[in-house]
Amino acid sequence: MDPSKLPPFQINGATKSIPSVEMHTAGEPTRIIWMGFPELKGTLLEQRAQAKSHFDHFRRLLMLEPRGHFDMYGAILRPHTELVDAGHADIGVLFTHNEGFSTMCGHATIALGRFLVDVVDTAIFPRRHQLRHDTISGTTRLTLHVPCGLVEVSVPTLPTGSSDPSRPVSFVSVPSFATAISLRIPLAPQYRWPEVKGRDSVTADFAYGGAYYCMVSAEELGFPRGLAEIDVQKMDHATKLLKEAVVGNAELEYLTRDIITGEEGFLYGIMITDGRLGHVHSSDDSAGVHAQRDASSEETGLCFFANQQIDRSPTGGCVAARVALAHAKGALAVGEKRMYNSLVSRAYKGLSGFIGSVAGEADTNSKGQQSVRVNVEGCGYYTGYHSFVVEKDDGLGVDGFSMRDLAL
Ligand SMILES: O=C(O)[C@H]1NCC[C@@H]1O
Repeated sequence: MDPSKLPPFQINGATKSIPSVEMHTAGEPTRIIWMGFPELKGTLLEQRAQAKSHFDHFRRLLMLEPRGHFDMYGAILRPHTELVDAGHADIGVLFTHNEGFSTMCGHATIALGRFLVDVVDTAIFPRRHQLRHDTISGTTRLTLHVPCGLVEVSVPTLPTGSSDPSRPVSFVSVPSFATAISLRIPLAPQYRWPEVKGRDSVTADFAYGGAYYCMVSAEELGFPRGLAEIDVQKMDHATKLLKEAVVGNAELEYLTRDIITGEEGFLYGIMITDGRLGHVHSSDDSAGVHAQRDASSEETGLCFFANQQIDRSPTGGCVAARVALAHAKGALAVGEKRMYNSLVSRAYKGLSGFIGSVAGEADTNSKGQQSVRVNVEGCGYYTGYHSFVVEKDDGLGVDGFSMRDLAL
């Protein structure tokens, strides 16, 4: 079935039909959109700015209820960007979530890698036939233009030309770097959550992997049992306040001004870490065990990003940030692999976390920070395809809502 066709029932006055392919990477969804989004022009960052300023209702339509949910994630393909047209990338993409348009997304890059190898329609992917296939390693390489730069993706491919779901996709990140190690974040009284028990500061690390992240241990947040015992609401509250404390502190502006877009207050996510937890698996695990054998250490994390969305995956962009951070601390040598689990990848046998390693040193960036490129690998799977419609008489119109925002 062609998902761009309307379904076999009558929709009176349906004004839109937007096809999507749905995938998940370690449980985190990617809704891939290639048509039906309003026309966007110019460079990729200009397209992102237009999407934000003029077409945010389309994002809400595709991400929020009733067609999506609070924790939905999307990728909007952009066949023409300045770097695609100059031959430096195969295709562009905008990433989107419950709050806006992000600059980097690892889990969606992994899912997209497979989709872009499998898609045969050149109207969707005009440069599909130019992808580089290596028969010896059985992989296809492609370059994605994402808002934070160029990301090299390597997709395991079967002799038939389709992507191979039994092997992980990998990507090499944009230059990634630690921005602050063991930094004391002052907590004014309005930013203190109950578990911090009146303390006036917490200590956290900060790093960039295509977007800025804060890494803080569960214990430091006031949860002594770490991520072995999760209270999502309390951790949500704690990370929300911590983010506000960072973004609201003018002295910490250097941690949140985006290096590419110049946006201020852009702390994309807070990663709660727990180095004591590994992967729960049994001897018949497939992907999980293969990946784990390769890694010499592992960590579990719970990431709140955008508008307190919870990442089901280990957060690929944050893996790049965490690897850069570990390398800067002298805790991860070049090429040494570390397994990063999410709560989902840790809990479900057969699912693999993401493996991160330093692929090589990158040039010092414009802020003088020593950067590395990080190799991140993980597995993405198809869950279906869909065609969204909006009826002319639907009072919600081209929009979506978040129950959580209405109720707060
Ligand atoms: O894998 C990642 O990088 C992401 N997943 C959702 C939040 C981040 O964009």
